[in-house]
Amino acid sequence: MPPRTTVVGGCGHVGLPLGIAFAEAGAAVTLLDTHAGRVGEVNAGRMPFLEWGADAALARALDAGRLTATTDADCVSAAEVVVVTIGTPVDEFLDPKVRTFDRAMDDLRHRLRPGQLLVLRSTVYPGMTERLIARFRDSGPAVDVAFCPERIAQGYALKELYELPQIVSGGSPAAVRRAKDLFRLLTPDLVELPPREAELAKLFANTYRYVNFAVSNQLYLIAQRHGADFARIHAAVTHKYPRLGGFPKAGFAGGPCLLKDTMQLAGFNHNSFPLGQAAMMVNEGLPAALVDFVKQTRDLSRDTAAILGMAFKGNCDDPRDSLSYKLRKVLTLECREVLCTDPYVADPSFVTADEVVRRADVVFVGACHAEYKHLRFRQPVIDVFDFLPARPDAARQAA
Ligand SMILES: NC(=O)c1ccc[n+]([C@@H]2O[C@H](COP(=O)([O-])OP(=O)(O)OC[C@H]3O[C@@H](n4cnc5c(N)ncnc54)[C@H](O)[C@@H]3O)[C@@H](O)[C@H]2O)c1
Ligand SMILES: CC(=O)N[C@H]1[C@@H](OP(=O)(O)OP(=O)(O)OC[C@H]2O[C@@H](n3ccc(=O)[nH]c3=O)[C@H](O)[C@@H]2O)O[C@H](CO)[C@@H](O)[C@@H]1O
Repeated sequence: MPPRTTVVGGCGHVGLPLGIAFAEAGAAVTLLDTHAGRVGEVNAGRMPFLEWGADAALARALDAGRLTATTDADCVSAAEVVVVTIGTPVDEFLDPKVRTFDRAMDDLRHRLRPGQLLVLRSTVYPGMTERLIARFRDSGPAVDVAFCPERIAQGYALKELYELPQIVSGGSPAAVRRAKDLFRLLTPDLVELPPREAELAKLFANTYRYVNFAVSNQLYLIAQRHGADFARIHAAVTHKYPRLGGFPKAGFAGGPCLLKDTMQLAGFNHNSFPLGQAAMMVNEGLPAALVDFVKQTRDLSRDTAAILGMAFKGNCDDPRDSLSYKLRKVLTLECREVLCTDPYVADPSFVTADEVVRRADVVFVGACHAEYKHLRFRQPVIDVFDFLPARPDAARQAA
């Protein structure tokens, strides 16, 4: 019988798809969240953000009476399993906000009952799981503590939760066994690690990806500086060549996870992570580097510039830590006017894509939304992603 489960942070990007997936597998799920607006939306059957396939799955779970959302923390004590998916941000110095996490765990501790399974699903600073285990051992209650990191890519959670192997770790054999039983509801493919290694596994995966993007972005800038077309070189060297698997295209590497997790790893290693820190400089510097490049051949001061896509990646409605906003800041300092557009991000100051096509003197691609593929531009388009169809007039690269 699937366990009665409370997901803390349950209306977020991780908690909500996970809660839906557990409900689809037959568990009775309560989503606890401090965000009353999101709780109301979920109970009304509306997804608060884009997740492919989630609207129908949410409706099914609600109709079956297996899912409900609440702001009332009393639901914690009624559960057999409590899964934590709250945000674990870094501060302005890129250090983890440990005290915010501790406070949330302290609030929770007072509501937990002996015998429950507590699963940390948020991405945590290495050592947090063992710290939590020690705290429960010293001052109770006697709960089993597990850490099972979330690895979905936002937008595709309800596919990937069933396809990705689950990494499982815990403070005792019972915690591991119970966590495995829980995630077997989604997949038989389970990988066990000690807690510290499971925490590092999550950070290593995101860091590896972030550094890879930086490699491509640095090579893009080198190519551009020397008048070469990175996308053409990339296509040529990856064509039927077996040893460059995973060589990504260039692009904005933003979002709430990759940079944050790379910096958590740096913080954990006493801020000694030259490769990760270099990757941050390349990836975060890309918007300004693009603008500098355009300025070599064009006086932007009288121009209306436009950014096509403000979300942190294509076909996504999440603007968190999107590099399009960094680009907007740089362009605001350089240009007469900056137009921003995004079909998924609601902002009254944004204009339509048609207005961008009509009014902009120069256009920057910020996020690769499928909607943009059909647009035709007469003005120069700076498309670091090599996303838009190539144009015979080749105004794609430069002004
Ligand atoms: N977004 C992703 O794709 C993704 C993927 C893997 C891992 N992660 C990790 O998962 C964690 C959550 O990320 P997210 O993107 O879902 O964040 P989010 O901001 O979308 O969701 C967090 C939710 O927790 C709620 N919340 C915060 N404090 C709370 C508390 N004390 N009690 C109850 N609810 C509370 C918030 O209101 C919010 O709805 C982070 O550690 C993140 O690094 C995220
Ligand atoms: C595939 C991957 O490892 N994604 C991780 C990432 O997902 P996340 O949801 O952040 O999404 P992606 O990894 O797809 O994209 C992150 C950023 O990288 C950029 N980008 C993406 C692909 C590309 O080839 N080039 C490029 O520059 C995107 O535009 C975006 O700005 O953080 C999550 C939160 O911890 C992890 O659970 C996911 O496992």
